[in-house]
Amino acid sequence: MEKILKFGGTSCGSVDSIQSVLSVIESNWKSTKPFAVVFSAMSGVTNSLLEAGKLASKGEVPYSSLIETIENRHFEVLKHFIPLKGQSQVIAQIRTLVNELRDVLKGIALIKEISPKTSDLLVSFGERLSTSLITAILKEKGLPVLYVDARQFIKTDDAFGKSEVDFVQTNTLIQTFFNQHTQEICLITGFIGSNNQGETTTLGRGGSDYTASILGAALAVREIEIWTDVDGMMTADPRKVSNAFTIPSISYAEAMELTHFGAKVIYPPSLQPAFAKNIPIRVLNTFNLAFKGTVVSKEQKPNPYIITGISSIDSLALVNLQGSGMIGVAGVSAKLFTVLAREKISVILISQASSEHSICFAIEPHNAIRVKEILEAEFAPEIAMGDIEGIDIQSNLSVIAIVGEGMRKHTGVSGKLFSVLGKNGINIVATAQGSSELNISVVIEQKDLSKALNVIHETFFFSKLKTLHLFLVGTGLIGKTLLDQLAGQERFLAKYRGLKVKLVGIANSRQQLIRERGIDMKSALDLLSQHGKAQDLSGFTKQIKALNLPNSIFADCTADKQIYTHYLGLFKSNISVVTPNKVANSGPYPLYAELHQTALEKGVKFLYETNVGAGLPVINTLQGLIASGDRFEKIEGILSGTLSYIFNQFKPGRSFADVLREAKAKGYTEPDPREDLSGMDVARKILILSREIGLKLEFSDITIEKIIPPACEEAATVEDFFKELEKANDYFEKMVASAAEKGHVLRYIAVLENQKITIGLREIDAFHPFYQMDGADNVIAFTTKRYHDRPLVIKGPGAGAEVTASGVFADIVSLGSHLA
Ligand SMILES: NC(=O)C1=CN([C@@H]2O[C@H](COP(=O)(O)OP(=O)(O)OC[C@H]3O[C@@H](n4cnc5c(N)ncnc54)[C@H](O)[C@@H]3O)[C@@H](O)[C@H]2O)C=CC1
Ligand SMILES: N[C@@H](CC=O)C(=O)O
Ligand code: NA
Repeated sequence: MEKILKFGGTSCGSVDSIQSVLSVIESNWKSTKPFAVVFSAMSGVTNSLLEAGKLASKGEVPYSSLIETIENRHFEVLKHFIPLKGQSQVIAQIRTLVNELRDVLKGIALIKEISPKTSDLLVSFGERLSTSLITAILKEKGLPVLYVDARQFIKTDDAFGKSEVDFVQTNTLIQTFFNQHTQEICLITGFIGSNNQGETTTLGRGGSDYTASILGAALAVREIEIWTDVDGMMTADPRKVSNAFTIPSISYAEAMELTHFGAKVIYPPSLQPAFAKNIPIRVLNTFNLAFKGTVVSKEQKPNPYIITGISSIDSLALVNLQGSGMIGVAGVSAKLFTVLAREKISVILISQASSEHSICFAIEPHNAIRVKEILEAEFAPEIAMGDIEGIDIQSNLSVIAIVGEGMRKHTGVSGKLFSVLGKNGINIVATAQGSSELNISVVIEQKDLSKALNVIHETFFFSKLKTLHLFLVGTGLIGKTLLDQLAGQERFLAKYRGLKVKLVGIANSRQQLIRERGIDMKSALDLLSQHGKAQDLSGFTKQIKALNLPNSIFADCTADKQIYTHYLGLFKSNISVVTPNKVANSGPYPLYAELHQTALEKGVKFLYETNVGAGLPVINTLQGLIASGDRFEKIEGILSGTLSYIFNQFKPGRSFADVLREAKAKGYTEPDPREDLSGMDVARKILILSREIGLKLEFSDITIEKIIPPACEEAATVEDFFKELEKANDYFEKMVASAAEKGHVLRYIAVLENQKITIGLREIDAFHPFYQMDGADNVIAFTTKRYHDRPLVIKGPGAGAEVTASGVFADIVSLGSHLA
């Protein structure tokens, strides 16, 4: 025999799927002879039969409608595939089986009892019906098929419900049977067998796979094909990890590990007979015939990844037994696990530190209360003596296991695993690694499961492309430019930085929109205005936290004065913040300190390079100097792009208000230009720099010399402000003319020296390093211990949409490298 094929319930479940089954069998008939095929019951039929049995045992009649449904499903397939003239014969065959089934149920209803033995007989009709039907269809197509009831050769003991196979008898019977049937394609009922009295038995979980495996082993076939409804075994559960992909080749041991943790595609214990004979098993998809599937075999083919797959158990409880009396005392774990075995409690994972001070193990959550009671009773003496502190149970946990033979050859796998979880703020409650190094398991909180699976998958399988989840607030000048830049650089980021920035949320002062599947950046503003809900920042940030996406970034591109109140909560939820908004960093010092401290503690980033000098590398340079141990003596600079522009452009004869209007139109000013002209914006920037070098200064420590007359300062609206400026043109003209007479220029300069900040308009001569300025240039000079005789000077455009957005962009990219 060349091959055994097995089709599961979904493959036999509908007209469409059966169409595929037929084509697989037909193409094998042309290419691979000889082969045999095992079938499960149509999907859902076994459960319906059990349900009907339960109803019948209570004497309830509705079971007959369940049977009618089962019958009709078979008829529907039959009528589709068998031409009218051949139908009556097959209908009669199906009816005979269904009548037999009805008799069994009638018997159950009469005695109002269903034994495991009757139950096995009852469910056997599922496989018998599906196999009979497909045999009839293929016969009609002219293939030499033979319906084979597996009860004639799969011999078992009497443990109804999950019988043990008698391999000596079974193997001989199989070999004899197939020696006599070399010309036909045998179509075999899965799942069922019989005992020595000829009574029907069933093989338990994974039963039809087991049938295929027993047959394959007995006949020493070249390969077993398990046809199911998914693309083989995948690197992770595709419902949780959308990037999961099929594993082409996997070892038996890996398959065991992966499926233990919930990957339901195959149930490896049922494939044991084939494993023992080194027969490869190919998992294929009836609904995707072109797909090559997964081969499970003794040795895995070379795998380009360090791990083979990730699996998880959604819900478990962790039991912790702890106490000083456990140290060095032999027998505590022996006693513990003996009790658990006696009570038939399955232990999913065990972890004990070498201090022996505590031992913890994971169980299914529904066992938690019982386990606590049992252990408290069992260890009552130790608890009374204080040797054991008590039995502590932690619920709402999940376990994730990374599995792969490749881990043995690699160092740093667990480091990588823990580091990616840490960077995403996922707390590891417990860990376990077997000494086979085939599996590393981590227990985490259930709420983090999906996030953890995705970041782990990304790290081990897609290290080439890391997804950053972006939530952008503010779609004005900077926010919109940032979106344009991100959209334009998408390809570059993917190719050269391994980054994908996925916009998941967007908001402005009117509306907000969150879409987990992503928002197209090019049409984001239209989508926001068409589909956005009314703006509510608390709701927005709450939703971001609830989504709990890996590598989440909150980009605040507003000038809002209150928005920073959300930062702390975001940091606490492990979400990084990137912002050009200066308000948070120039607010009250204790709040500033709390924000920075929290970000540090949570391992998230708070990036704000554009707070000073827009895209100029001011903050990063300063931080680099501080980190390397330099000491700051003086910071001096022109920090306002707007004021720089004004004093570069304004000449007697021009309107000062018009020059400001130009600066606004060029995107240099704050949304409210009074902030620039009042010196407020510069004060914020120099205060931020002072804090960066470690000074605990407040706004009140700054001396600001005003440049605009009080009437302008006091204007209630931006419009009034411009009106007042018009009136004050003389004042500005005089100021500039008086400097010009001396060959001087006016510069608005901020100085931080001796822990004091002063900001004011200065007349400077042509020898001053700040004399030569153009456009919206900023200049910042750092005098430090190292840059003592000649300061380190950073100069260039310090305001404007493009340069600012690109600074925010750079922060996002640097966050990407940090997370990678
Ligand atoms: N223009 C420049 O050269 C530079 C600007 N910045 C800073 O960039 C930030 C943004 O500036 P622009 O884009 O010019 O401002 P803008 O006024 O053009 O846009 C602000 C955006 O924020 C939104 N917004 C305001 N309050 C909000 C709230 N509570 N919730 C949600 N959305 C809200 C508005 O709807 C608007 O979409 C400011 O903090 C500014 O100081 C920083 C460096 C340079
Ligand atoms: N309005 C600001 C913009 C940068 O922070 C300026 O004029 O410098
Ligand atoms: Na900067």
